Amino acid sequence: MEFPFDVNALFPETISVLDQNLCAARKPHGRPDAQNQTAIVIDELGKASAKAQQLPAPITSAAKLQSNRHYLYLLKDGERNGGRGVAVGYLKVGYKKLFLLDQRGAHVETEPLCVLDFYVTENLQRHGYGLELFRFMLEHKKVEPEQMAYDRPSPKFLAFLEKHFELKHSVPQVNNFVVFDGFFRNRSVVPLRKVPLKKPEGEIKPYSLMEREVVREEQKVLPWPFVRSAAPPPSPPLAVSSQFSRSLSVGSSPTRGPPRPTAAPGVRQGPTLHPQSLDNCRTKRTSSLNRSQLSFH
Ligand SMILES: CC(=O)SCCNC(=O)CCNC(=O)[C@H](O)C(C)(C)COP(=O)(O)OP(=O)(O)OC[C@H]1O[C@@H](n2cnc3c(N)ncnc32)[C@H](O)[C@@H]1OP(=O)(O)O
Repeated sequence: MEFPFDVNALFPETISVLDQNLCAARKPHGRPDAQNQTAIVIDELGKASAKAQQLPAPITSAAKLQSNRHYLYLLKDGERNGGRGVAVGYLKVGYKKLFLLDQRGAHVETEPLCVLDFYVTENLQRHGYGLELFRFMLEHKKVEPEQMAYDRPSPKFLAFLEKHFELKHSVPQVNNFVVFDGFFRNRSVVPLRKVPLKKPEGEIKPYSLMEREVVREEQKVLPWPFVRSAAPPPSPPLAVSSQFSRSLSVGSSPTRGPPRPTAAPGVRQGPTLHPQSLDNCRTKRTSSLNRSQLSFH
């Protein structure tokens, strides 16, 4: 995605880690217009991501990033656009308090690192950029893919996880977060923090409540599961929620599409991480450098 300003000047690194300040914590922008331009990049990519996922409203924007403790990994290609660079995509993660079911169906209160949004511009998908982003995040957060939770992953993202990390056997949940077999098996690796029964931390509201609230304001409609069209409510009134009935407990992210099927209970296979080398991915996408043009609309 091209912009009418120098992306390379804005983001010196190939992958920038953006936080609430819209900049890497240790590298505040010196230029006065840098934050505005950074916001433009995030907002435009966020809109494109929402469109790609057929979401009713963006779940990623500069304003949302500023009001949540999320990390956004932004990938550029500095050689495109006459050397001014283009924004290729982003990966957004954050910690969420989730009630999850382990393999025995027992509730476990956790606060894993979650993938909340992931997007590579349309004409650069399947060229290894997504893997580059994902692997950078894994290294930065010192986490393994099986230790993370995924907020209603799209079919493309599920295919991505299976291809690159052999994550395919999910543990059935009652919300829209997907976790895979190793999530519970490796408790010694991932300390699943037991959350006391007092009120949760203020900065990160559980179960995507914050995003729901913002989307509700933007859309001027009631939040899920009470969203109804202008037409009279279906009969029975809550029939529309039947397909979301698994999400009535916790952790759902109603801003995405309908829930996707999870693995059948009892189907278990311990995934082994075999990420492909980044070099391979870079080789793969290099072949497409001239394939398409990016545009900022
Ligand atoms: C929790 C969430 O964020 S869910 C939302 C995920 N985002 C989206 O669905 C938005 C649209 N899709 C995308 O932006 C990208 O395809 C991403 C971010 C999912 C993956 O990034 P990419 O750069 O395409 O991934 P990368 O090139 O590293 O890996 C390619 C693999 O991803 C999967 N994949 C990517 N695109 C597709 C596709 N159109 N159809 C099926 N699988 C796909 C495949 O496994 C693919 O391997 P293959 O080409 O050998 O079949």
